[in-house]
Amino acid sequence: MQQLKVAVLGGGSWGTTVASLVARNTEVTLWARDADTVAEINSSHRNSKYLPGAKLPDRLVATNAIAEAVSGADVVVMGIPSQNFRAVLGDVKQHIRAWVPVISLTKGLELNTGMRMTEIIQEVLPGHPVGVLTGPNLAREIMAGQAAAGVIAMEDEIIVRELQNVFKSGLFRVYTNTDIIGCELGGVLKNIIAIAVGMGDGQGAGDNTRAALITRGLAEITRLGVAMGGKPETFSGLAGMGDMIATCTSPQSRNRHVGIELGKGRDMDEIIEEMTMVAEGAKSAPAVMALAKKYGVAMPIASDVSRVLAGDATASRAFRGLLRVEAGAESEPG
Ligand SMILES: NC(=O)C1=CN([C@@H]2O[C@H](COP(=O)(O)OP(=O)(O)OC[C@H]3O[C@@H](n4cnc5c(N)ncnc54)[C@H](OP(=O)(O)O)[C@@H]3O)[C@@H](O)[C@H]2O)C=CC1
Ligand SMILES: O=C(CO)COP(=O)(O)O
Repeated sequence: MQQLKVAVLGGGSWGTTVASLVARNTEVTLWARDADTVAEINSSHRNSKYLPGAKLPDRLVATNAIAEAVSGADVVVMGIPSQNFRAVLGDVKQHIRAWVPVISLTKGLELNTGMRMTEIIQEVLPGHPVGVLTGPNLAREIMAGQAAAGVIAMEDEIIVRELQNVFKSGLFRVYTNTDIIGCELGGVLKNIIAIAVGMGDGQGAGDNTRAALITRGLAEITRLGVAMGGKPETFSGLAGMGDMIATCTSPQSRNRHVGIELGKGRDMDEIIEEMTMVAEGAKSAPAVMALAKKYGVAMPIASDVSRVLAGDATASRAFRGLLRVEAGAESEPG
């Protein structure tokens, strides 16, 4: 592979993990805003705040200076949470070279605009090829060396194949896809269903309940995703069904964790206060409901999760409400 220089922005669990994967293939610089994180990565090859116990590759270099990471980069990878994404992209704009592809790792929507991260990239950096890397990819498992598969989605079939080589490794299988909208929305929307599943698990629901929520949840996120321009088959793939399974069943998922704590009757502010990491579904839920309304798509599970997150319903009431709704044909919402 041609030696590309890659900049990964965001020193959290996923930015650090993806930078570690890229370091196996080519030169990579990780930009983190936190000076202690940068110092620890460069001196001890660890990021103990976000990936405790994990050893990072020796050749992974971190910096506090965004210019140092971005100005010579052939590819920029954004691992910044959705509500801070645009601001960081504004700084990227000062330093990025023309036509450099920008890949989003982020699984959220901008709250006040409802925009996907690749739409924000196109707005802030017009002309740069955009893409997403997504799929069932829990950071800690990948750092522990367990096998996983993801998808890189870009419109251009030649660039996407080149970038597939940047991320893939023996234990991280990367497939290509040209459906950016479907792949990106799969990652965003499954987070809300994972909160719903967590709410059930926190109340002691059984495996049948979890399976029903995952299946009906997949149906509703597919309806919205297709209405917004995604391909139905994308939602049966790694970015849809695959990520739903990982996030809705793993004890590592932050979104499912939020749901479990809500299911136990705890207060949302208290739950978020205790967490050091982001739970994108909790942030993006109002934007998702606004899109469901705009596209006229019924999303009963997401709607109930949204009401609980907003403090307008308790998890136990929402759960009972879901079960009370009259069931129609399996192909219909509800
Ligand atoms: N973790 C995972 O397994 C996966 C996560 N994702 C997605 O990746 C995205 C990032 O998540 P993840 O890494 O897990 O999040 P974490 O909560 O682990 O880390 C968030 C990181 O973002 C940094 N950050 C926040 N705001 C800014 C800002 N304004 N400028 C610079 N840095 C900022 C934080 O820096 P600081 O420490 O200084 O606060 C921190 O390094 C999310 O959208 C998530 O859904 C996707 C696949 C897997
Ligand atoms: O997206 C993820 C796994 O694919 C991570 O999920 P959480 O953000 O819920 O931890």
